[in-house]
Amino acid sequence: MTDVVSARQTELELEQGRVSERYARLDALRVEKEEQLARVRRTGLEGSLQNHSERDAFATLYEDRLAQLYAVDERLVFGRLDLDPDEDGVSEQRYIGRIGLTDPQQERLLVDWRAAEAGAFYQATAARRQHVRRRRHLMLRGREVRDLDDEILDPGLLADDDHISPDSQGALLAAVTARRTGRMGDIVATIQAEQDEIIRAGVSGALVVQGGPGTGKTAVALHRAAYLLYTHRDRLARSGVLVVGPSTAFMRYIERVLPSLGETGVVMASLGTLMPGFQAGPEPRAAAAAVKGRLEMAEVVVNAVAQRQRLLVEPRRLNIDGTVVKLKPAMVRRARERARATGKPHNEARATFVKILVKDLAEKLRKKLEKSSGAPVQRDLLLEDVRTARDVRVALNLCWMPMTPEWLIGDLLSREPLLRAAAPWLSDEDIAALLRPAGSPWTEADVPLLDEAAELLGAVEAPPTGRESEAQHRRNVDNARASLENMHQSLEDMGIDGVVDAEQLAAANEPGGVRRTTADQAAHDRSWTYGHVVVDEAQELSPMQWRLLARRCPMKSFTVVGDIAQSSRLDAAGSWDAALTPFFGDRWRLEELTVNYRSPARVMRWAAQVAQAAGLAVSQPEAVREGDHAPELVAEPGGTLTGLVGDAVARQRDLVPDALTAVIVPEAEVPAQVAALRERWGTARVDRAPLPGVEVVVVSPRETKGLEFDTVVLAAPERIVEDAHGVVGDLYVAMTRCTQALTIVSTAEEARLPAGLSAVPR
Ligand SMILES: Nc1ncnc2c1ncn2[C@@H]1O[C@H](COP(=O)(O)OP(=O)(O)OP(=O)(O)O)[C@@H](O)[C@H]1O
Repeated sequence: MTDVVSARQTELELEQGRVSERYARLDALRVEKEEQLARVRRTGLEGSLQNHSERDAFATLYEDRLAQLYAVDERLVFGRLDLDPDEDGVSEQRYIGRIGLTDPQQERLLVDWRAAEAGAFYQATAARRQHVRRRRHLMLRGREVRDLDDEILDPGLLADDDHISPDSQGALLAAVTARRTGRMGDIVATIQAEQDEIIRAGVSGALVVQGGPGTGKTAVALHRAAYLLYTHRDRLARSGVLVVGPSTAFMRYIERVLPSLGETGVVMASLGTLMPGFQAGPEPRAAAAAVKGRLEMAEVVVNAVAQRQRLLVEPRRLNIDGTVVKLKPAMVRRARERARATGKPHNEARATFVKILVKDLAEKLRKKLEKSSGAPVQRDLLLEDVRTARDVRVALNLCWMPMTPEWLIGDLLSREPLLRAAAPWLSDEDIAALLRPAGSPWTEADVPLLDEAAELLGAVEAPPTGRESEAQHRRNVDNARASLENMHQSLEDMGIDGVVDAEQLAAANEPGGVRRTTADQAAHDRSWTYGHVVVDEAQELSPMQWRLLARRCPMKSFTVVGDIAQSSRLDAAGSWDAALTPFFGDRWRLEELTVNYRSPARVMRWAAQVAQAAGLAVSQPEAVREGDHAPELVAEPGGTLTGLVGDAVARQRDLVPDALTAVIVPEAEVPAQVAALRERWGTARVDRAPLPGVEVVVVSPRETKGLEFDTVVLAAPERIVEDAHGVVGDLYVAMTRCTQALTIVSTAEEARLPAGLSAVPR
């Protein structure tokens, strides 16, 4: 064995010992928490805690902690910093990992990657060492240390350790070339300095991160969410963090990243699920999406609600228990004015409207009855009769109908006269784009309209007023605090170190308190206001979607990541300024990511060439590697697309064994391609999503947004552009999804191919 090899082996063995020690501590903590959880459960059953909710609140705490301890198992430890000696000549070796760990004597074993003491692991450079002499990456498989990768920042160390190179990028290259699984992984071990700066940036205002494809925007946004939850735990644990992405497929792709970073309490929503209880799909009609996305739609919804607060044209005769009373237009007008003056949402203001008219009608009825009977009648005794009389209910509903958002918007979008009355300024073309048959499924573009309507309508059954429920909540918190104080001693005696606060306990006791965590409560409450919102693929958002999100976080604490050039919207904003200023004013700042970690440089040159030929202004990030496989174009006019795709997949699978391959085809082509590929490769290996065992995934260009694969076969690029009404964004996105190899196939004549595609860079 050479000296270099044996020195390395010794280092590996040393690290294995230290890593095992940290895993042992993790295991011990798990056992400890399991025992505490079991004790809490037993205690609750025996009845010594106040009630089941209290027990549940503690149990939730331990379950969350346990879930965290189990989630961080994979690559628990990934880094080591060797620091300059202190005054006593002692050089600290600081281990960096997914969570912080101390031994039973409170000696630090592992520093949480988000802690300030871990910052240098990501930020130190030879020029700005920050007291770091060596940065070591530990590469683990399971609990075994497989490799290590050193970067020496202090040249003095090089003389001692000649088995390492000063600027090793091994860990990063291993990460970016690793086979993809169809699920995004975390990058915690290899976050780069420009990414780290964004992750650790302050929480206030909106931070916008622009970056070309593969620059790590999604990764950075998710790590930032984890960082903010760690750093501002007090505030954000209570108010919650919302992560928004473009589609359900995308949310599935990223859903494991935060749990792997030890964060389970984040609400994840796609544009179609932003309103609790709705699962809306994509809007199939681009023109409809464009009109529904305009800010003026808020005004349309306001008008649609106002339309349902109707006046009478002429008096209406109402039969109340055999006596006819007249409801006059002036009475309705007065009641409407007073109800509107309450400033409450439609359904809640309706109570005022009804109360006034019932009283007025009862007064009229009283006079009539007195006149006919000659005896005095008490008005208050008539109120119930008036309220429940069928004629009265019909008349009042006609004037001021209680409505749900679904009913209002469904009706508005399917009845032309209503729509024209609510939006008299819209062109015939816009009206045609909006109209659709009654009962059509909801789309993502409808969600902001529904949300706007929910805001204006309020609950159909008026809930207690804000002040009442607030006061009740305060009383609950006080009670909870008192019971916690009583409990404190007995918990300590039991060796339970939990910190359930009074708010948590009160929430568990309140109606709907079955929702145990902040995230759980927030996910089910449309009017929840979050402490921070992360928006991914933000270039896809319409002004109405921005308006909805701004409502979800009035503090306007946002992380917004995206790439303006990747938008598929017909009405894309064109700049962050245009997209964001209406909602954030000047309270947003722009950062840029400049390095592409996903695709080979030669693939990126091709994609940029196509985008630029279509006049799209694209960021051109520098790719970390040139790539091993030249991209290829197979154009065979008159050939069959399924044949060309099948052959291309076969070639790629020879080239890159064990690859996860995407076949990206125009939407209409998907079923035929799935069928043909299944015939060739077997049903289990080909599917629409990267399910376990699937090696070839067939997707439309829109569905690939944000995702990535080892190799990509992209079919019929000319039709992809046509389908997007000439916008080249979807094709650009599709061309930038591979980590290894890209093949484009087409059966079109060369003249029909998108500009810039034929000259394939070598
Ligand atoms: N510092 C890093 N270390 C290792 N891998 C990284 C790093 N940064 C990004 N990556 C990887 O690069 C790939 C692209 O990252 P990500 O999906 O976050 O990029 P993106 O900018 O959101 O891309 P797009 O806009 O094209 O969807 C992912 O596989 C991610 O894990």
